[in-house]
Amino acid sequence: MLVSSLTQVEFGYNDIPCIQDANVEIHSDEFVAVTGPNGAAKSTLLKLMLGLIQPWKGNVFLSPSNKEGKKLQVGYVSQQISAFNSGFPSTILEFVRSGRYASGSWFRKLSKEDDVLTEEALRQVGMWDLRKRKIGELSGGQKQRICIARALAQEPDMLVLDEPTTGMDLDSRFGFYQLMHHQVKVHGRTVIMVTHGLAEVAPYLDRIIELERKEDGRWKCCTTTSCNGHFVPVG
Ligand SMILES: Nc1ncnc2c1ncn2[C@@H]1O[C@H](COP(=O)(O)OP(=O)(O)OP(=O)(O)O)[C@@H](O)[C@H]1O
Repeated sequence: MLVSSLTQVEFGYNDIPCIQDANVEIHSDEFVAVTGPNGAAKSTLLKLMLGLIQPWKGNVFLSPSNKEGKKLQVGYVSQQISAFNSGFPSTILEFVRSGRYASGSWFRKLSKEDDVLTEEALRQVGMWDLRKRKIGELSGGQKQRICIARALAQEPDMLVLDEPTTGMDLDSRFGFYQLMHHQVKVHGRTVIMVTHGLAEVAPYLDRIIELERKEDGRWKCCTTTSCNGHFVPVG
């Protein structure tokens, strides 16, 4: 099932284009990485896919429904963890539990089932034992993990992750790649993540979207497939 697509998309900031010829399709049950150098517009590509910014030209599609015909749930982890400064008032548990409001009415009372899903998400990222700690007291890698937990607690059909392993140690990163692979292959979710650590994550991926510089200095999308960790260009 097609979950998201960009067709002939062009976009830029302050009248300066930064992305051109973006033709991307994301299907359900795929683990896809977006890669490219700093400033290549990887974060911008994700924001376009999510409809957070509008393209100058071209079409953006985000499926309104999932495979079961229900409203598509999207969990997004942006790069903005710096917003959690030392004064951030919530505990880890409160923060991750609040993600449950996204999968239902924002005005409902959370139930036992919401508590179970919150605990499961926190255990999956290894943060359950620290659940009573204030977010502002956490390290960068720990903040990253609780943002992932909050997205997982939403039971998303699609997880959109912008450099989610920033600040994580090696073991945590590999644990995270396995967790995401499991989410795709066992739970039928779609995962798209921006990464600079392609060599590490490649064995877990279905596909890679690479942003490359064109001769005129702008950026274009170039999709490649991954096959047992070896990258095979397809276009
Ligand atoms: N809000 C903004 N206003 C103006 N220019 C922006 C804005 N956000 C991004 N840009 C510019 O757009 C280009 C793409 O930025 P983007 O953050 O998408 O790149 P990226 O590939 O995700 O980079 P990185 O690997 O460093 O995170 C860069 O040249 C950046 O300076």
